[in-house]
Amino acid sequence: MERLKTKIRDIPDFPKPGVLFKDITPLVGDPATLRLAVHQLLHPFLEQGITAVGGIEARGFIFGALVAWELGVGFIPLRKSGKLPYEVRSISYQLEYGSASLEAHTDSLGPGDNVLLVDDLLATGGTAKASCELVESLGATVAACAFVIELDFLHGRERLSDYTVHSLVHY
Ligand SMILES: O=P(O)(O)OC[C@H]1O[C@H](OP(=O)(O)OP(=O)(O)O)[C@H](O)[C@@H]1O
Ligand SMILES: Nc1ncnc2[nH]cnc12
Repeated sequence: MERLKTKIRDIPDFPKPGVLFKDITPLVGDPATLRLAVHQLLHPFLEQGITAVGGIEARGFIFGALVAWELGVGFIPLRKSGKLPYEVRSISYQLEYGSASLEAHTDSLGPGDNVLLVDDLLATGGTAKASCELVESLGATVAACAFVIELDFLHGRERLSDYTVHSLVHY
């Protein structure tokens, strides 16, 4: 996975002083590296009966939609509050740098759905944990959470101890 790391750029003090931001735009801008990342994200789940991919706004949409396409299943957007037009289920959570809420359409998932959650990065795990709870609140099952990047020093994996976590590169 060293090839992926060569396309992830460090931006110090973004969006706030003290945060070392992992910028994935070089990775998604390079076709071979993007393809590698998408295939590595979905590989463990090819035979897992995934029925839908949940992508977390905004960077999770990039990878999630491509993973859904490759798995041949639908893509379910988990969006920041106020963005989805139909009836929503909401959940609030803490970020490494602030707080936010996520929403999903109430008719987007249900019992019988086995969901692969996809995001670019696992930091504190607040976003992913909230996403798991949001999916479960709609009656669906979380098959696993898949990330391109995991920031090991923030211990997000511990907050996701009830779930399978798959990450491609670690810092
Ligand atoms: O593990 P956590 O501490 O919860 O942080 C991880 C989340 O933070 C980033 O998104 P951000 O909220 O910055 O939104 P964006 O993708 O719209 O930039 C990242 O894409 C994850 O979704
Ligand atoms: N350090 C970081 N880089 C990029 N996205 C993030 N989301 C939360 N922490 C982040």
